[in-house]
Amino acid sequence: MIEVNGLCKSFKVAKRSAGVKASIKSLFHREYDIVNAIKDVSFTIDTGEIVGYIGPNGAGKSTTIKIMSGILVPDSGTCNILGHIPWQERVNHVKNIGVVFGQRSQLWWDVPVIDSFELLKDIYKIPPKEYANNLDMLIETLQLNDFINIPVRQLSLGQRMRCEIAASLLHSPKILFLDEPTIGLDAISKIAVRKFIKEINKEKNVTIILTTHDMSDIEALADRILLIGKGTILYDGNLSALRNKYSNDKIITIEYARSNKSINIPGVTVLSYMEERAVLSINTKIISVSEVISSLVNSYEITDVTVESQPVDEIIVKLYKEYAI
Ligand SMILES: Nc1ncnc2c1ncn2[C@@H]1O[C@H](COP(=O)(O)OP(=O)(O)OP(=O)(O)O)[C@@H](O)[C@H]1O
Repeated sequence: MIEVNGLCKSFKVAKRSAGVKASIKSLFHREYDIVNAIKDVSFTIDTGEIVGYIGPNGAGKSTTIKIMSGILVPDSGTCNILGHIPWQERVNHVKNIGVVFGQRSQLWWDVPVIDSFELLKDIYKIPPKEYANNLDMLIETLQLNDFINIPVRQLSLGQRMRCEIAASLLHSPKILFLDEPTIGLDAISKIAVRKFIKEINKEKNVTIILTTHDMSDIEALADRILLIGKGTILYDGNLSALRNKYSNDKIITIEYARSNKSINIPGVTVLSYMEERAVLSINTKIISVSEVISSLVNSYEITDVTVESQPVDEIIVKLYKEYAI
């Protein structure tokens, strides 16, 4: 469905020095730096996949998404999306894609949301029946009813994001590019947006490319991760493989009747210890969680146990460290 091969894109950026003298000099003699935003980026994505495109700030994520959505032209390399070259066949290409840039709006700021939707209907030439069906479904699932007649500038961030997502799906695209779709949203809105993304992927088989710094988005949604760093693809695989690679640790919290016995088990690090509660980190390469619990049961009157994996953020930090990005 998506084939990206050897994409490169660089930007020419004017050098600026501080001070009046330097500013005047630059009027007559401009110097430039070349920023290689992406270098030889290649990957393929199949129909129905949800791919998390991650990497630190300035890694080249937005540049790739902009090329794939036809906004930017690469210096070299190829990109074929459903048979179209995005920057050469923009009209046909945009019919197949929906794009949400969390930090920018595709809606008209001063008009009611529904009027923006009507404009998009005309721009994309959406058949009336398809538009009506999609609109009904989106209003219902994204709960837009309370604010669909309000101008976009009066909406809260969460309300606006729900409208942005609806706007990107009115023309039934087969691919959805989401760039930071949950940025700034409260916990309830984040969960609602994630649930909706999962639903359209499952029910309509929409392929989703998700760019985010929020690793819980990745954990909740992405089957596959593409990691980009300094413009190059560094990892292509799934999150559970990363977990196995970087995290042998499990965190357990035990609650017990008052005790002052110390915990001394090989492979177990005590992260915190109180009279009735201890938090332990277990290296599962040395000892299993069940072995630790059975050993503790012998010396403690345990009332509760919770077991957690290492937070996904910490795994990603280890991944970034390994690739020095
Ligand atoms: N229009 C532009 N002009 C000059 N340089 C640019 C332009 N767009 C991007 N860059 C540079 O290209 C590099 C990659 O930027 P890009 O926006 O693709 O990164 P990103 O991974 O999306 O980062 P972030 O997570 O911060 O949004 C950065 O060094 C950035 O400064």
